Amino acid sequence: MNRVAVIGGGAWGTALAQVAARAGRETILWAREDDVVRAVNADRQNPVFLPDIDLDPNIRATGDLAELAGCDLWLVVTPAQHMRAVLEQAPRCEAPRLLCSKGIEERSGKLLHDVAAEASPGAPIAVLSGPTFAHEVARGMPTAVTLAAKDTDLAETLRTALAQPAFRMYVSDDVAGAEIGGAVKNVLAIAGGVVEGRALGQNARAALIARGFAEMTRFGMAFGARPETLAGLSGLGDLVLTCSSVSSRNYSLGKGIGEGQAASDLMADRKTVAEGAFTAPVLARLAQAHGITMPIVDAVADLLEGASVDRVLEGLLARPPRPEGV
Ligand SMILES: NC(=O)c1ccc[n+]([C@@H]2O[C@H](COP(=O)([O-])OP(=O)(O)OC[C@H]3O[C@@H](n4cnc5c(N)ncnc54)[C@H](O)[C@@H]3O)[C@@H](O)[C@H]2O)c1
Ligand SMILES: O=P(O)(O)OC[C@H](O)CO
Repeated sequence: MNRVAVIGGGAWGTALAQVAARAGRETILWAREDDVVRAVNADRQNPVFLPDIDLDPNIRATGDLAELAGCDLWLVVTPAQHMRAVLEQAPRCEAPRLLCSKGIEERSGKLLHDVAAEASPGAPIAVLSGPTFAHEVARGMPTAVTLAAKDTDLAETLRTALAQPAFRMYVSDDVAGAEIGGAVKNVLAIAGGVVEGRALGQNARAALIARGFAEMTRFGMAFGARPETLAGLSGLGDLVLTCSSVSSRNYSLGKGIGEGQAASDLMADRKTVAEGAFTAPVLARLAQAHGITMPIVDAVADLLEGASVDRVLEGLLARPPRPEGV
């Protein structure tokens, strides 16, 4: 695991390149934007996606996917909706793919480990997820994540290659659980932002986190996740983080909606990705198809389509009472 490729020069790909470089790995960061490649190599900075952070000299950027062919490990950090296309353009090789993106592919309804398996035949797949604001990880602030692979030896090998005291990695074999937590929390974080933007109060925020977690658990259990994974770093941990801070792009999108701005205006011309906006419609569709009740997710999907905040809120508050258990 000496040569590590990071695919995606956004905030999270750049922060993970820092992690790999600090772990002593020769690190190649593939970025789509020429100005990112230039700035990383010339100035040791990524002013476009992760400003004001000095990057490790062991990171070299490239815009050429062919250069990743000789790497021992690929960290895949593209937005979820572009993962398939980027992996299909990348050279064929059997280096393990550690998927670090969060989402569900909109057109297929597939989790990302299924997308990656189809796009990179023969390559072992693992997933990294958890409460991780990129700017904190890049600065070396203490962070803990879930690293999941069906092959537990692979998970241990990847942990050994990347872990460090301030980047703790807890291994698991629950790949679907780690992915579902990260994908669903992005949608719920939008709802968290709406609570803030509409000044609905701290009680409402706590209710949203608890009832949102019930939705995550219902969906996760139906799709093969284990409850302890959902209650861990990649599920509840990340839900709490992103429902509490404007550092979350999903939360800030929701905050804008709660303040009365149109979702379509907020989404237009965005350079950074708010994955929950792409996951919400497909998650709502999957839940409906499987008879899983997810009223908060449905509400977020409606808001993104332009429904009024007051009407959506009224609908949620008028739901008939039910027993608390999930
Ligand atoms: N930023 C974080 O703190 C953080 C933490 C954990 C996980 N993630 C996840 O990592 C993934 C990447 O997010 P990010 O924060 O690094 O991105 P970002 O918002 O910082 O940057 C946007 C990224 O999208 C890429 N992009 C835009 N159009 C594209 C296209 N057509 N094809 C391929 N790539 C395209 C850009 O090159 C850039 O890398 C997301 O799934 C996100 O949920 C982010
Ligand atoms: O900024 P967000 O909302 O994409 O959240 C970033 C990470 O997923 C937090 O774990």
